[in-house]
Amino acid sequence: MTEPTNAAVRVHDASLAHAGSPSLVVRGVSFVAEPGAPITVLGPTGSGKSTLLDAIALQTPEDGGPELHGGSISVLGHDLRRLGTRARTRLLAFVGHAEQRGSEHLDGTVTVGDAVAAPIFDRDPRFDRGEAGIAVAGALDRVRLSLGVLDRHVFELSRGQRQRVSLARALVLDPRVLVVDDPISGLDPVVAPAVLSALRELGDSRALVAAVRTPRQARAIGGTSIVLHRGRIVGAGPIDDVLADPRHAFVAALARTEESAA
Ligand SMILES: Nc1ncnc2c1ncn2[C@@H]1O[C@H](COP(=O)(O)OP(=O)(O)OP(=O)(O)O)[C@@H](O)[C@H]1O
Repeated sequence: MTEPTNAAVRVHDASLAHAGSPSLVVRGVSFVAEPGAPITVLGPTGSGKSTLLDAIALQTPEDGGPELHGGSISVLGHDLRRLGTRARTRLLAFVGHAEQRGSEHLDGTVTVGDAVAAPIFDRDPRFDRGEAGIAVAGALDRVRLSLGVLDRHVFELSRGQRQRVSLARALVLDPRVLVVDDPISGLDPVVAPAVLSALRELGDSRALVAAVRTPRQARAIGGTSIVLHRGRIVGAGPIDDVLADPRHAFVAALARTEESAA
């Protein structure tokens, strides 16, 4: 994989561990994500997908994120090792993060409109309400939620709708880097393909890194897949190339799952 130094997201030989834990959960991982060249991350449970995504989304050990133990990660040209608190706060405005089970972190007592707009007003409490409304409507449209939900309370929505609200919230600042963890968990089979195709579109204009559950989801988003096993890359490339030439037992198992589902 080519590694331009000014890539939107550049992960080079990165090793990560959780604060207070001696064991590395991501080991020597390298890839580049750019607008038009998304990365999907696959791997069994516990393989390090969320840990890797949390680091790219600028989470630090202070807010429960991982610690970089080796290699480097740079986001929009900023080396995370050298990122001070103020620079990190500024950079966060350009990085959207839809966390795994993000819907569970939403405040159920606020309206959908307020939940999605929160990142705008967190950044600038005096931001124009009308303009914020336009941004919120655009974000809801991208995740295929109707504007009819705007005034409903988050707790009134289905889990799948809440999942999309949390994705809309990650999109509302029109981030240049979008980090999405398990985007269609809890979504029904009618909505899930629409959200995946929305992600594919989003990945054309910004750097997208998405952890997904299946090769089918990776294919729907497109770009390059990396397969993690115990924190190491055991397959990398377009998903069908990876499955056609499995270099690891887990990749072979993934390929078999696909065949039996076909
Ligand atoms: N906050 C934490 N503190 C310590 N260890 C953690 C923490 N979060 C995750 N881990 C451990 O790190 C390893 C990787 O977890 P991670 O959540 O990154 O995997 P994952 O591939 O995203 O799994 P899943 O598919 O279940 O979401 C696991 O062994 C997990 O137990």
